[in-house]
Amino acid sequence: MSLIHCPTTTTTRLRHPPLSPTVKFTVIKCCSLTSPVTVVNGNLEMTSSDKNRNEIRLGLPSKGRMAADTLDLLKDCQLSVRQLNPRQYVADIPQLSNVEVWFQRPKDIVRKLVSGDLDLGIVGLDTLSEYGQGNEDLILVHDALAYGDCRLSLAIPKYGIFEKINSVKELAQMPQWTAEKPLRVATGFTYLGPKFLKENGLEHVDFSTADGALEAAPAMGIADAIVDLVSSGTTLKENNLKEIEGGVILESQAVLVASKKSLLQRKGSCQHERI
Ligand SMILES: Nc1ncnc2c1ncn2[C@@H]1O[C@H](COP(=O)(O)OP(=O)(O)OP(=O)(O)O)[C@@H](O)[C@H]1O
Ligand SMILES: O=P(O)(O)OC[C@H]1O[C@H](OP(=O)(O)OP(=O)(O)O)[C@H](O)[C@@H]1O
Repeated sequence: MSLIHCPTTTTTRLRHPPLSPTVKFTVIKCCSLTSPVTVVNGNLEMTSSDKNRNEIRLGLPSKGRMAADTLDLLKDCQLSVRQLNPRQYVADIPQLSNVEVWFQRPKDIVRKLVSGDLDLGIVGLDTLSEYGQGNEDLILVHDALAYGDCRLSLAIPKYGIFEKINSVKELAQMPQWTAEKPLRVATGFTYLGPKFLKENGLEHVDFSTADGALEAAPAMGIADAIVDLVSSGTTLKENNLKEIEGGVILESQAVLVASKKSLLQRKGSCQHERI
């Protein structure tokens, strides 16, 4: 997928070892740039609100599960991210003079891609889907960076009235859920969760949200079901919960995403090829 082409470019062709051998990842540096990004004690030679800047801004996870693996991926691509100190949120990549790196929380990377304050970002597909909410300006440049694997799933208790419920269809057909007594679902995914349940015929649903440890909600009597990320399945198992047929909302891994609009304004380009 080609986003923008600079007529005279220098190309660094890279291959990330864990990816399929048929995937190539090409970053093009545009030669028309007049000056590289200068980072002096964290102060850039531009204001953050300058949407006319030439530099390409890449958002990387500042902490959490994705942070270390993202730096490892770039390192495997011979792209070293140079950060003056860990509490400084701006960095550069010496091999890509027109790119500046900004460390942000994954959800803020998506928000800033939407607002045009970042041009490219690496986040989980789950985060992109939740906070991007189908925004057509956000395009997947690479949809499988081969780490951060997990799935967003609906899970219900193994016990009680759910003991014999093994599919979303069966859950939707339970006579218990009425306008007065809806199915109570705890989730941090307040866009994808309701969308999925509505699309699957669950009309009477009441959502609550929390920042973590959602698996406790059914046992605490706060919720009947949860919508949360699952990878090994251990947390569900340890809390007597189960996934059910048709309940996987999204399969996720790390992706490289771009704002089409803001990249088109830049004098650089990023190209991804699949052959
Ligand atoms: N078992 C897992 N649980 C949660 N996230 C996982 C798991 N495996 C991979 N991931 C990926 O890691 C991301 C979570 O990263 P992180 O922990 O930084 O996010 P977060 O806790 O949602 O962020 P924040 O703290 O900003 O709310 C998910 O969005 C997902 O893409
Ligand atoms: O399937 P598993 O391998 O058990 O992983 C899934 C768990 O990991 C995440 O929680 P995290 O560890 O980020 O803690 P949190 O619940 O406080 O967000 C996620 O929200 C699940 O609770």
